[in-house]
Amino acid sequence: MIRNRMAQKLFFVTGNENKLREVIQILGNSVKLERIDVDLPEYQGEPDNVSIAKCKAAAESLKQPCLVEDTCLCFNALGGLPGPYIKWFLAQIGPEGLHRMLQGFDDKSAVALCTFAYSPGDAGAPVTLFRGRTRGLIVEPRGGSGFGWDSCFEPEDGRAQTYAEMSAATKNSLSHRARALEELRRYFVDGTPPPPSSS
Ligand SMILES: O=P(O)(O)OP(=O)(O)OP(=O)(O)OC[C@H]1O[C@@H](n2cnc3c(O)ncnc32)[C@H](O)[C@@H]1O
Ligand SMILES: [Mg+2]
Repeated sequence: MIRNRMAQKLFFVTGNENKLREVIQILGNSVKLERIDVDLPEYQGEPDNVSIAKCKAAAESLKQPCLVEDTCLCFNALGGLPGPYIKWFLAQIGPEGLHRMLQGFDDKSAVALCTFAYSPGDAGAPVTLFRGRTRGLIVEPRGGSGFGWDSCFEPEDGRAQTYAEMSAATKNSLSHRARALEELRRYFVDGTPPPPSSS
């Protein structure tokens, strides 16, 4: 078992302040990250491959141990789409439009998927993935907190509240991001490797 991987400095590469805030809230002092805003491409494909490509691009640019995160919102009625393309759907049609996309479908269920990807810094080295999933429903937007598509996602174990109706502490107790970060914390603090694919 490898311990104390955190002796090294780890860069978290993201342009998203809201993600960063939640990561800091969730990890506290258990894993020390330094944020760096490098404009990385938005890749296409399966979520794992998107995260691996994003992480290799970050490692190529920084040549230092680094972490990236990619978030997908996968509608079951649409075979997992918008998935990794949620950023563009959200930008064009907003949470209200995301809800309307499912108007013609009985199945309103969705999965919020967060994937952190870690590289030791050499672009040729294997990338380690930490995944977290939260199942829920796409609903008419409700609530004023949070960011992104929080107002139209009601997690199934969230007491019928959308992410945007919850306190930050409640969202962070059950979110896709918190679950992925639990895998990450186990790896960096306890030395436990992540499962090949946690569902
Ligand atoms: O620089 P990076 O880390 O890539 O930041 P980004 O904002 O481009 O993020 P993604 O590529 O992962 O795209 C995910 C989209 O989903 C949004 N999002 C991410 N996490 C979310 C969360 O917990 N709740 C609601 N929306 C979220 C985010 O604002 C983006 O529009
Ligand atoms: Mg992005």
